[in-house]
Amino acid sequence: MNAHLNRRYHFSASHRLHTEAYDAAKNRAVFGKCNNPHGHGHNYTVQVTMSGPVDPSTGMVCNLAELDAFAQTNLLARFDHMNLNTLNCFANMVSTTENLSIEIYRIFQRFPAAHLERVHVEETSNNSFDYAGDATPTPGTI
Ligand SMILES: Nc1nc2c(c(=O)[nH]1)N=C([C@H](O)[C@H](O)COP(=O)(O)OP(=O)(O)OP(=O)(O)O)CN2
Ligand SMILES: [Zn+2]
Repeated sequence: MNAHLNRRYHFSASHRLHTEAYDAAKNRAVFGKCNNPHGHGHNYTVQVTMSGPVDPSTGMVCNLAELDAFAQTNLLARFDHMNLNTLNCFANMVSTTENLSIEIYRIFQRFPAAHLERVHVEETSNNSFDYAGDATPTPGTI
């Protein structure tokens, strides 16, 4: 019997929307106030949805304590109170929440005890983003 499990995590981080592919004027035109060189911050909320068979012994898809430990090491220790633009994963990628969602998806895909269905990331009370993987991944890109 398969079930879905949702778990929420919170972290704070700063960023600046900017790309080397554009000159200063185009960066300002495209990213507006979010291109301010001083950056700005958000309190992000991440919800991961995991699935799998309900273990008949534990009654669980996976143990939340194991998922939390994984999230602590692989998500929170990496992103909390960081400037996203300084992280390797954003070296060549604009630190939008679309790209952040994809990066977080890649992280939780490696959780061994359950299958990742999707990630949902809230950036502000008005903006939220979902990523559930590509329907037909190109071989060799993951
Ligand atoms: N497609 C995207 N557009 C924008 C993103 C994004 O990740 N993907 N991110 C931003 C910003 O980082 C920005 O800080 C959010 O700005 P804004 O939408 O103006 O913020 P809110 O209106 O929700 O909240 P305020 O704090 O009241 O401005 C921009 N665009
Ligand atoms: Zn922002």
